[in-house]
Amino acid sequence: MSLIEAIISKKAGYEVTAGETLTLKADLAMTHDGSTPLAYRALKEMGAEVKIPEKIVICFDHTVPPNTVKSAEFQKIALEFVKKFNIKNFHPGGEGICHQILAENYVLPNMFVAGGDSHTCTHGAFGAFATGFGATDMAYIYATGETWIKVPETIRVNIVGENPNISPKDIILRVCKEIGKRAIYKAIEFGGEVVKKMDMSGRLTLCNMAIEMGAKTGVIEADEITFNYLREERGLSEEKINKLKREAIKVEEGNYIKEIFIDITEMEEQIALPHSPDNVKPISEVEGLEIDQVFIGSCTNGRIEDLRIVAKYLKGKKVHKDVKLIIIPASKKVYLKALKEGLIEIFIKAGAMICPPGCGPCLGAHQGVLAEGEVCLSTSNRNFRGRMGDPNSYIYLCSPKIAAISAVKGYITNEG
Ligand SMILES: CC(C)[C@H](C(=O)O)[C@@H](O)C(=O)O
Ligand code: SF4
Repeated sequence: MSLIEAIISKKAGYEVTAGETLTLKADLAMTHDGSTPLAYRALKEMGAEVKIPEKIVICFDHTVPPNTVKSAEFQKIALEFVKKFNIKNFHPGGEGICHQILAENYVLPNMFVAGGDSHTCTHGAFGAFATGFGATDMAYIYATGETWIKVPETIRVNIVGENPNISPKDIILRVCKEIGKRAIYKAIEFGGEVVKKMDMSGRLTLCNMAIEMGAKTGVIEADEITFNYLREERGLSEEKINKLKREAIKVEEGNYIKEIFIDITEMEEQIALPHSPDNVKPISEVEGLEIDQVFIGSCTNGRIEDLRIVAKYLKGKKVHKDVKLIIIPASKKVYLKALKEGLIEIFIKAGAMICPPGCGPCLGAHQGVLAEGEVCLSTSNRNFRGRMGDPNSYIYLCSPKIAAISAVKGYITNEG
């Protein structure tokens, strides 16, 4: 049995196998400022009411504050939904990216997390089954509390070796290169000695990009690192932690359709070139490429751990005069920590622009869109053609360290 089969079996109350279809009750259901109005409209069309208000989480994050009349209207409609159905777990603009908010406040091991956003797979980092749905499916979940799913087959990815230069983002880019788009409807289970030692922030980065390989989700076994996070960051009581520990799933002999080993010992930092996250090369092959913009943030790499690394490389330095550097903390909590630790001051002194917690320029709506021919180095997860602006602009994906060093130099480099 794979980890995802075991998690779904526990939820279903009987032993499931990859390929079978069943109905599952959602423990959490999330939509944001983009998907809530669409789910609301579908709900109205179905003539249905919300059945599970206490399980719903609504976050405004994609365009905050609203940048067009249309996005303002969308948020007005979403707010109407929140009020009408008395949604208590509402996070208005400025509180952060939906996935960061879910990680900071709601997700627990063994949950089934349904989200109206493709990067809901991020929460597999907690040992949960978390996946994205379209707005109509989300409306059905809001109306009934459940949905159908097909149990995914599993690709196991083992990360081994040791290398202080390599971050979780380099690892996941390397995995994207290896798997390409061949994980459609599969679960990618991450393990091996490197993942065993990795903090929750890194694990969230890994699972976040499972969708870029077409996967239904990413997943990592809940362990002491997970429980420590829940204790220290989330303030869960010892009683609750002990209950979760008793219920924790350990898989000895996995049922995998494919197993991959990646040794990071000799690995270079990785960069995804335009226009696909699996078009990945070692940094030495793109070193020296001039850049116009650097974006540090997103649900992939906007956490405090990421910002601390960025500050290490920006401290006392100045952003290159031809480069626009945009830094966006993934949540209000991250922002406040960064302020307290003096990171924001370092960023501003270096010449960065700080935008309010949210998705920012990640999907090309605002706060740093690209002109024709411009090159952006980004810590986000997608570099599709035209995603951040003009169809003839170019997005390169990298780790927070490479983004910071390159912003100072004005070209892609790991030397700074
Ligand atoms: C706008 C939203 C529905 C979309 C998604 O589902 O992923 C966005 O978050 C993205 O990253 O492209
Ligand atoms: S930060 Fe980017 S990838 Fe993440 S949810 Fe927002 S738009 Fe999507």
